[in-house]
Amino acid sequence: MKICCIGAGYVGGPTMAMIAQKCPDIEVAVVDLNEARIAAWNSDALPVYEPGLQELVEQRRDKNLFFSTEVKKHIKAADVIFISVGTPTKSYGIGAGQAAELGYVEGCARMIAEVCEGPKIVIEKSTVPVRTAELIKSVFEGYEKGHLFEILSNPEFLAEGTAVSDLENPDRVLIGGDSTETGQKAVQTVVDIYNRWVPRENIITTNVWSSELSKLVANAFLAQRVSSINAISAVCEASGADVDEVANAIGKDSRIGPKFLKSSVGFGGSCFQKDILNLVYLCEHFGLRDVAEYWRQVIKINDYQRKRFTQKVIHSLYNTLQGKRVAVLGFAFKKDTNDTRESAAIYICRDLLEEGADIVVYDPQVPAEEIKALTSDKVQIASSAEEACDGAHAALVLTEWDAFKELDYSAIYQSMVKPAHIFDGRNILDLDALETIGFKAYGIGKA
Ligand SMILES: NC(=O)c1ccc[n+]([C@@H]2O[C@H](COP(=O)([O-])OP(=O)(O)OC[C@H]3O[C@@H](n4cnc5c(N)ncnc54)[C@H](O)[C@@H]3O)[C@@H](O)[C@H]2O)c1
Ligand SMILES: O=c1ccn([C@@H]2O[C@H](COP(=O)(O)OP(=O)(O)O[C@H]3O[C@H](CO)[C@@H](O)[C@H](O)[C@H]3O)[C@@H](O)[C@H]2O)c(=O)[nH]1
Repeated sequence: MKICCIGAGYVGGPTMAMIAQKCPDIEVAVVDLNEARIAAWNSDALPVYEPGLQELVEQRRDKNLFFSTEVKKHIKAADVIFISVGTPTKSYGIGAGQAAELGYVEGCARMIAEVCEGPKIVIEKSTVPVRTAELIKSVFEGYEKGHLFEILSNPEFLAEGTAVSDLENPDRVLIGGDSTETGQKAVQTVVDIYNRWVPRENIITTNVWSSELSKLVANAFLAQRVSSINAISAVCEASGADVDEVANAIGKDSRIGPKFLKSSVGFGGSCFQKDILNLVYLCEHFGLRDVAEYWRQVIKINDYQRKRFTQKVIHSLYNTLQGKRVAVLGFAFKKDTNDTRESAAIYICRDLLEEGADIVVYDPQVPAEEIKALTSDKVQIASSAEEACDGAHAALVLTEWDAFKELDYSAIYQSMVKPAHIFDGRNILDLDALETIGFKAYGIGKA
């Protein structure tokens, strides 16, 4: 069997590397139009940073895992084609700011229809609005090749920073297909691939629409939990309760559960906001305005949480940041990734720059040019947390990198302007210990 995955991004690369690892008899080609990205996948400096990914790729690369820009050649040769291209929020025209941009998915469908001559299984790996399979089918029918293709939905649930372990040990794999005989045969083919390492009871099969919708709903529920605990963090600050104590107390209830209750500067990443906006747009399209409004609130609270954090920094620094050095520790949207898409740090830095702050950023994985491109050329980049904090009025922890827990905060305090302020936007530091050193220390949801 030959697999081709179109899109060598955060999903396509790691997902296909895992399939290649678990199925050494299957030839897996990951193709992309972006030459630099493919060159990076073929080098020692992969375009995606994930713990364990370099080793995984090196084990299978050029054996049964290939990264290539020869998109058409590999599509033509494959039995199974995954579409794993971006589906960002549309920025123009009808649905701007909400609907998913499906141009890349349509582009893939057209390319598949153009080059394929025999039957193929085409799989939506990208996160798409419900009923996108219909769009793909319609493109195929336009080429009079509709009969050649079975279209399945197999959304990806990996989280960045833990992609390799999520792929190795997924909570579930979801495969949606038509109830026709050929549809069910295609579903079985894909079940058999995952079943090499995922127990059959963890592989769920549904119809295509349920599978497409479940992906959006999973992200909406996860983001909703973060917004819920972040909303409560404001109540904690006003009332003297501690958000980590509240999260622990409610999380012990097995009906609520302990995960995804970490209060923060707000969720980031390429998926949560985009997928909720997509759900909101779908609801409005179906005339379900109240439902749309319900989910929109999850994003509103996230915006509120970021603004609340920035305002706390400004107020604590005597309402002026003009000429004050502010150290930003962490720029990625979460730890253990180099991804900055929709990172809360982008918005916080931009707001602090508006206030006239001199910002110095340190992140262990994000390239300097990227930080500057997302904020301003005026932003300085430090090569260590200590260097960023040297001479600063305030330090802001915006990503929960483990290394930030181990810093020598006494030495850092000595190097900062007094009174030295520290704002822990991830609740990873011991605020009492920092206060003992002499810092004015603030957390999220802490009185
Ligand atoms: N990032 C995640 O953690 C994650 C997790 C689950 C699902 N998803 C979903 O998976 C999809 C991909 O996300 P990503 O983060 O990997 O995106 P990405 O932007 O990192 O990668 C997409 C790649 O597709 C390539 N591409 C676009 N059109 C192409 C074409 N016609 N031919 C060949 N290559 C083409 C682009 O050059 C790009 O390299 C999205 O729908 C996203 O919502 C992402
Ligand atoms: O208790 C929590 C958990 C997460 N976050 C933040 O929420 C964002 C998203 O985190 P996470 O979900 O761990 O990472 P993603 O890579 O965005 O993964 C989400 O989005 C992917 C893309 O759709 C899905 O595949 C995953 O299942 C889903 O978890 C990050 O900014 C986190 O810092 C919190 O603030 N508090």
